[in-house]
Amino acid sequence: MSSPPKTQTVLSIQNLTFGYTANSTVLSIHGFDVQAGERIFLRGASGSGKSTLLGLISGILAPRSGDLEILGQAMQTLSPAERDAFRAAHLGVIFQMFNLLPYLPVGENVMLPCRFSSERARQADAAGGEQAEARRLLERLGLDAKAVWSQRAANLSVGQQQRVAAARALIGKPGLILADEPTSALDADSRDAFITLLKEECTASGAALVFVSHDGGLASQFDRALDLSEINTAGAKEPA
Ligand SMILES: Nc1ncnc2c1ncn2[C@@H]1O[C@H](COP(=O)(O)OP(=O)(O)OP(=O)(O)O)[C@@H](O)[C@H]1O
Repeated sequence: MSSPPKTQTVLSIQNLTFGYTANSTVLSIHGFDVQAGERIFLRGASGSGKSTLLGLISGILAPRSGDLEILGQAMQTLSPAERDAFRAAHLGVIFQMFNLLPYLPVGENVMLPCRFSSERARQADAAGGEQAEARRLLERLGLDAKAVWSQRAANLSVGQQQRVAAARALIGKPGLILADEPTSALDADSRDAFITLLKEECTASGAALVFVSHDGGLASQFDRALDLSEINTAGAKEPA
């Protein structure tokens, strides 16, 4: 589980369908691949299924049919516990909500993936140690690591929490970073700086990045940009 098969394709989706109810389909994706190190911008109208797709990739949701492979590992062949372990080892997620453990100090939040995955812990150790790497990432993402380290996550502003979530996603060099509207609480200048830093850290660690936003103006900052409607042939909305 800790060392995935060697492959350049980080994410591969084939003939995937998903619906929240038996007689509706939110996503129907014939094919979608992400290569190692690629930085992808995925846009789409509100309600088009972007968060649903990230939920499927991260294993929070299960496809109705089709294949979803991460780093060559077919997700549908794993038990729920194996899927959790795989996700902890190989995915970093920056989601809009339910991101940080609010009562845990910032430093503990950032190092959390190393508690759940020996692979992430090993990678962080190799980068100088969990604490040093957590502090470095916090500083890189524009926070005063010393000032925020022991604060409860809930005491930070939403914009600061998004930076902490990014540091947590990046620690231990997971192969794929999923970001769902991670800059929604930032002003335009901070947003562009955050995206630049996130991309630089992904490049440094070799991670692929799938960055989801409804703000198409950000597209030019990425290697590849696509609208969900280009790969999703299902109707955008659930029937009422
Ligand atoms: N838990 C759920 N149960 C039933 N339907 C849901 C659920 N979550 C989302 N949906 C529906 O699935 C469709 C896709 O929603 P989703 O949240 O993936 O869109 P989105 O593109 O991420 O939207 P936004 O940009 O507003 O966050 C919508 O029609 C939504 O109403």
